[in-house]
This record gives sequence, C-alpha cells and structure tokens, in this order.
Amino acid sequence: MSTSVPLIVKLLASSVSVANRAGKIVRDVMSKGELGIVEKGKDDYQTEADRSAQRCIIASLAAQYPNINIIGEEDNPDTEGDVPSDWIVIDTDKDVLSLECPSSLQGVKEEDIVVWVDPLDGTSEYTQGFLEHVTVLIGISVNEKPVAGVIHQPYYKTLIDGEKKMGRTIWGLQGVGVGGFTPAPPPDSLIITTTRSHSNALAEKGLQAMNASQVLRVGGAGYKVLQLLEGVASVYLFATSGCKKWDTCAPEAVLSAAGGKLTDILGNYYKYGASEQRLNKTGVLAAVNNELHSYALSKIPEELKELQSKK
Ligand SMILES: Nc1ncnc2c1ncn2[C@@H]1O[C@H](COP(=O)(O)O)[C@@H](OP(=O)(O)O)[C@H]1O
Ligand SMILES: [Mg+2]
Ligand SMILES: [Mg+2]
Ligand SMILES: [Mg+2]
Repeated sequence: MSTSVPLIVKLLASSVSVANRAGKIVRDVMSKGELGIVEKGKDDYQTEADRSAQRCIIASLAAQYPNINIIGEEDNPDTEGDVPSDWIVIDTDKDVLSLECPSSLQGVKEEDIVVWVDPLDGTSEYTQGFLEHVTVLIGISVNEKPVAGVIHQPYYKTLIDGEKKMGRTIWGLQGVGVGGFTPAPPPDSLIITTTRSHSNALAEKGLQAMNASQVLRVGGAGYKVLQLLEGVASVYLFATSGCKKWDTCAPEAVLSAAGGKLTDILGNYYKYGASEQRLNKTGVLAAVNNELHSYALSKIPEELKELQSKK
C-alpha cells in the first residue's frame, strides 16, 4: 500500500513519527538529569538531548530515504557508533499518510529534497527549565522552498480521558494545511513575540519601531511560530542574524501551509537548498497572514534594513 503514497506525504508521515520519538528522548535526558552541556559558542549550547535526538532523527530518515540530503544542526562526533535500535523509527503517522498530495508535489523525487533538522529548538530554555518553549523541528524543502514540516512540542500537556499525555505534534503541508492542533485568529492588538536569550541592540531597535502593545520574550523559532498559529502573538520579529536554516525551515513550512508568511526583515524569502549558507543573516519576520506581515514590514526602519543587508 505504502508504495502508492507520494514521497512527500510518506516523508511527512515518517517525520511526525520520528519527531515523537525524538521528543521522548528529550524528556528522558531531562528526567535522568545528566544534560552533558557543551558550549559551541557565545550563548550557543548543545546538550545530550540535542545530540541524541538528532541521531535518532537522522538515522531513522536516512535508513528509509537514502538519497535525501538531511542536514542537522549538531556536529555529532558520536554518530560513528551504532544508534540504539529503539531509536530507529520506521513507523508512519496514519492520519498524515492518508492526506491527499497536492499535484505540484506529486512528482517529487528524493534527489529534489533537503531536510533541515533542529533536534531541539530552544536549547537555552531547555537548560533553564522553560520546557514549554522546547520543540523538535523537521523541515522538508523541495527545490529550495519549505513545503512541509513538523513542529513537535515534547512538554505540551493534555488530559485525555483523565490521563495526562505529554507532547503534541503539529504538521503542515503546502496546499493541504496544518494538523495536530486548532489554529486561532491573531490577537486584536499588536503583540510581538521575540527571542528570550539572543537579543542585541539591532533586535531591540526593530522591536521599538513596532510600537507593540506587548512584547513576549520566549525561546525557539518553533515555539514562536506556534504562538502565531494559536493567536497568542501577531508577529514574530528577530531583527538580527543568529537563526539558522534548521530553525526556520519547519516553522516556515507549517506557517505558510496555514496561510502565513516567514521572511527576513527585508521581506525576502530564505532559500533552503543544501548549498545555502546556514545562517539567516538578515533576521526573521513572520506573521499568520500577508496583511499583518506587510504591516510589520512597513514599520521596520529603512536604516535597520540597510544595516542588515550590508552585513
Ligand atoms: N546569536 C545566536 N547565536 C546562536 N544561536 C542563535 C543566535 N540567535 C538565535 N539563535 C538560534 O536560533 C534559535 C531561536 O533563537 P531564540 O530562541 O533566541 O529566538 C535557537 O535555536 P537552538 O536553540 O536550536 O540552538 C538559537 O540558538
Ligand atoms: Mg542550538
Ligand atoms: Mg533552533
Ligand atoms: Mg537546536
């Protein structure tokens, strides 16, 4: 049966299943309490959860899709050894597997795809106990465009028949929409969501220019995009460099499948080909619809745009 499922749909269904497994790894590392923190650079950390979740995701997808280029955030010195067998997930999410593939994506081949993996988005928040901000991101791009993605939130709590369930998985597919949660309209006033742990003078300049009624400072690109989709914030602004392709690929795919838009602060889309530079040099501006995105873009000072484009 699965041979008749178009590649993009099957890959998205695999990504949902493996993101759930990676989320469990993220919770298990925290429960054990041995985070194994490594400082990669200034304000840039990696934990055992980042390393293990990435090994789980890449090993699982590479085993099933050998010709897809999969790029993960972490340089894993320990990828050489065997990945534990219970980390290799070959299940596919049944609901996603039954989605109708849009005609524009039906002929996609493994060679056309680049998958961007952020095994743990919001590492600073993870180490500081802001666990709700943490997400696992798997972004699927075709010919440089994010067309499908998964945002898994390992610490999201729900009660099902009186029983506590941990984690939820949100997916998006171009031309189909989003699933795994209920989107909500944006707030009535302008509420901006932005970085909690990576601000600088340029980022603050951008925020000031927005003249927002409220600024929410939270961790992770995945969580900020969830706030847009759930009507908690109107605009996500990070008017400086620092985010990378693995931070924005899945969030952009999910947001655009829901009718939203994620660009740099000049209003240009990022490209997700394998040879693109990892750094999103010119910042992030995102909103749940084009109108809010254009409004926010019009408020960014020209001087700030010029400064960023020259960097
Ligand atoms: N100056 C910087 N240096 C390193 N990473 C940065 C950064 N600014 C943003 N990022 C990365 O972009 C993601 C979202 O950032 P923020 O939470 O500050 O909005 C985080 O991903 P990771 O947690 O996956 O590394 C964060 O590390
Ligand atoms: Mg990181
Ligand atoms: Mg990240
Ligand atoms: Mg990360």
